[in-house]
Amino acid sequence: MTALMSLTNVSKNFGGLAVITDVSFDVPAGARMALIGPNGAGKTTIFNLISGVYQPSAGEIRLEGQEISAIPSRERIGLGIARSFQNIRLMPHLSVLENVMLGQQARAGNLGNMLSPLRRSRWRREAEELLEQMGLDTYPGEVVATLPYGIRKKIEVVRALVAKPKLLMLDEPAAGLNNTETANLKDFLMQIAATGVTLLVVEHDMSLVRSLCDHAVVLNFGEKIYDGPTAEVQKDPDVLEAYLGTRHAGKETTDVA
Ligand SMILES: Nc1ncnc2c1ncn2[C@@H]1O[C@H](COP(=O)(O)OP(=O)(O)OP(=O)(O)O)[C@@H](O)[C@H]1O
Repeated sequence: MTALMSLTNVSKNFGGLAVITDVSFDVPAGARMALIGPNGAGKTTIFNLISGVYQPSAGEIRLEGQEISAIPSRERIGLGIARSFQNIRLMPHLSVLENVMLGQQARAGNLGNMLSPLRRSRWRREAEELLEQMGLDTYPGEVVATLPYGIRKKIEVVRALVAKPKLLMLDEPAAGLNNTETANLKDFLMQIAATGVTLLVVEHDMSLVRSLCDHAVVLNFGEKIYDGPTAEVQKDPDVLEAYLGTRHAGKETTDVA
């Protein structure tokens, strides 16, 4: 597979603090990739570097071979990079449809476009179609605050999806969900991946990581310590040490993340 996204020798410092150190990895087109690691390992910082919230202190970030480090965050959405956040940032008092349409407005980023009735009716139709396609067609008019948490998490994903991304980055999509909701979310994300969208997922729920993702990159203290199949990650001595603090090679069932 060719790399959709690649990070090459990326570092990020905040003042004198090195948060990401010389990290390189590829996200192949069509992959379902997990980015995991203990708390504070630098996962969200990597997301912020890819989405353009931060500039790298060193190294290159490429999308389909194009260096994007200098491209502003808003323009990266247009290039095909979208993300949903760890904490739901839906507008609770608005309807499902209105929330999804806010995603379209954010993407357009131009007041003239937002106010055009023709544009709004096209957005409305596209948002309705997407909600229907993703199995959320029973909810478009409902106010988000009244919906179950599992549904709200899906709406957050759909709102990112409306930008028609090539790469969809999800930050802890299963946080706060019970087992049934998590299994449901996994099917939902598999459905999205089946349409050709590449997934990069930060997630602490290892059963979701194992069932959803084919590949994992593991960070520890801002450095990459594993880059390989998800099926092997929990057997890796460096990964076990990062999570448990001591060498645990051989204890293959230990849960990480
Ligand atoms: N803007 C910032 N200024 C200074 N330090 C920062 C900044 N952003 C993140 N950090 C530090 O960088 C380190 C990595 O943080 P980051 O949020 O990327 O980790 P994480 O792996 O996403 O953690 P978690 O799993 O707890 O969400 C932490 O020590 C954090 O305090």
